[in-house]
Amino acid sequence: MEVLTPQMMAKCDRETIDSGYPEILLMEAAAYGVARIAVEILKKEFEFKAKAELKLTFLVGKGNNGGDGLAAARILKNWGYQPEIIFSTEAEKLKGVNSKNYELASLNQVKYYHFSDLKEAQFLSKIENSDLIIDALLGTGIKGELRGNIKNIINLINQKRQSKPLTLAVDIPSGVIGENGRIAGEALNADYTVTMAAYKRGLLLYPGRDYCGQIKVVSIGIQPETIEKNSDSLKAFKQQEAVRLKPDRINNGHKGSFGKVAVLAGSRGMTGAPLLSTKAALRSGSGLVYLLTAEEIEAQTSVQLEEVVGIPLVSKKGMVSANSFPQILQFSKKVDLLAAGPGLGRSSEISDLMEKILKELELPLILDADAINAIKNLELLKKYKGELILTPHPGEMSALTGISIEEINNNRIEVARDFAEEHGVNLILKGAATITAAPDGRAYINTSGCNGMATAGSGDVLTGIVSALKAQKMSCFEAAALAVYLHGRAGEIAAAKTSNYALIASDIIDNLPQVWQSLE
Ligand SMILES: NC(=O)C1=CN([C@@H]2O[C@H](COP(=O)(O)OP(=O)(O)OC[C@H]3O[C@@H](n4cnc5c(N)ncnc54)[C@H](OP(=O)(O)O)[C@@H]3O)[C@@H](O)[C@H]2O)[C@H](O)CC1
Ligand SMILES: [K+]
Repeated sequence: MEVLTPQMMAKCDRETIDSGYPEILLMEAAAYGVARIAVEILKKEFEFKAKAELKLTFLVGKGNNGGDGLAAARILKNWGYQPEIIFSTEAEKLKGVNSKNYELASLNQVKYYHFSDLKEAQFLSKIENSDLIIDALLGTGIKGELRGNIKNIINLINQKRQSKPLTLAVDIPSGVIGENGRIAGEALNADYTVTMAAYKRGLLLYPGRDYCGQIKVVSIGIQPETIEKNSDSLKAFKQQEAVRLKPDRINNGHKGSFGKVAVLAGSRGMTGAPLLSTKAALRSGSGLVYLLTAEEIEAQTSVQLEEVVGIPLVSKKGMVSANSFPQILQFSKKVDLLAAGPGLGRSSEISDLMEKILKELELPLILDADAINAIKNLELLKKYKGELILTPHPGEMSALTGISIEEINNNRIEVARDFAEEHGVNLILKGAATITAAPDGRAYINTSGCNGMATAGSGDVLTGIVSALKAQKMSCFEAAALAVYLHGRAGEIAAAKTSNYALIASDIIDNLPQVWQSLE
């Protein structure tokens, strides 16, 4: 599913209208989507309350977001509900389709108030007595910090109300900036968001994402071709993509048919990281996983995970030595890919080794953690003879690019895309929300995951999953995006069982089987 900026969305609206499709029909479809989802919510939450007893309050602004709300209020009135509208502005000054929808709502006797005519206590009592608030104050047309009555309304609801009624946001919670998910000073917190035609970036990027609750996309008459044409190949990765992309498994396969993975990882004191990566690869479909690790710790890691084949490498002070390169080169001919980094440690030997690997190997490489920290010359990435997947967190990305962590997090999509395009690599920019970018400009925003996954070893697990998927003959970009999604889902399931506080990286691996089952 495409993810658009407000400008792209406006272009889709404009092209559809210019092609002869009446604007009021687009708005009616948007409103119908809002009304339909409102009814679903009401039926679920207030099973035993009659329609006429339910209190629905629409907060309506003067733009088209307000127009969607006005039309939805009229539709719900026609379905037997008793909605009330609170206008942020003088309703009589609405223009175009919004003015028409005001006329129609008045014709159908929808009750309305102007915010300015209500005393603070009256307004708050209306809010607190509502079973459902429908937020149609501001949509993608927001400019600058909140101001005027809309600011007062949002401020009063956020600061003064005693209890929080259920809230459904129209298109995007008011105050969230559609372009980047930042907050215009304040925003209304929604339990549900009904968004029109496609995701907007602000719904999936933080902090905006925290305000959206459950997001439902409704189609409003804009053709998929129009959306695709005006989008920039940024998509949301969800369960349906996971089901579609999961690698096939043949019934007459043997352990070599499902990919041979080599993981170059571990050092003295860092035996957990390689175990997490290799175990996650085994739990993600790999038939054969080899652990290439410092000879000092190989016996120890092999004892801890029976299914992994341990390959001891020449080491120095507990770390893999640069002199192990001939062994790695030789071994690379036997496997489908090499994943390097987890727990390797930092030293000039590791940097030298990574340089040799990037100069001389040809098989697909997945670089994480210390393998990323070891890259001293970015030119080597572009020159690498095989395919590359890098999985940095913002700290590693900052070290790699010199861009500050803050700037990376404020521009996650652009930073990931630019790096992938410039260096010809597939990139997973970890953190919330994880972005996966391909060298040709395609990118996914991941939709799974939870804050409990910000825990030691979580990245090592991801490396294992990516490796297994790539070794099962997926493209690098799709293997990376699917791995991020599965990792996130396994984390969510683990957190549901243990809590975000108690979640540890091995819980993610333990819940991978349930995620795989959900794809069948
Ligand atoms: N055909 C379509 O375009 C469709 C759009 N849909 C819905 O429309 C909105 C986008 O509508 P738009 O009118 O472009 O913008 P908004 O309704 O979001 O808001 C514009 C008004 O809000 C005022 N505004 C802007 N910024 C602020 C702020 N920071 N604080 C307070 N008020 C603000 C602005 O007022 P001015 O004073 O600047 O004039 C505008 O009047 C989209 O989100 C959809 O919900 C439908 O989906 C159908 C098709
Ligand atoms: K809104």
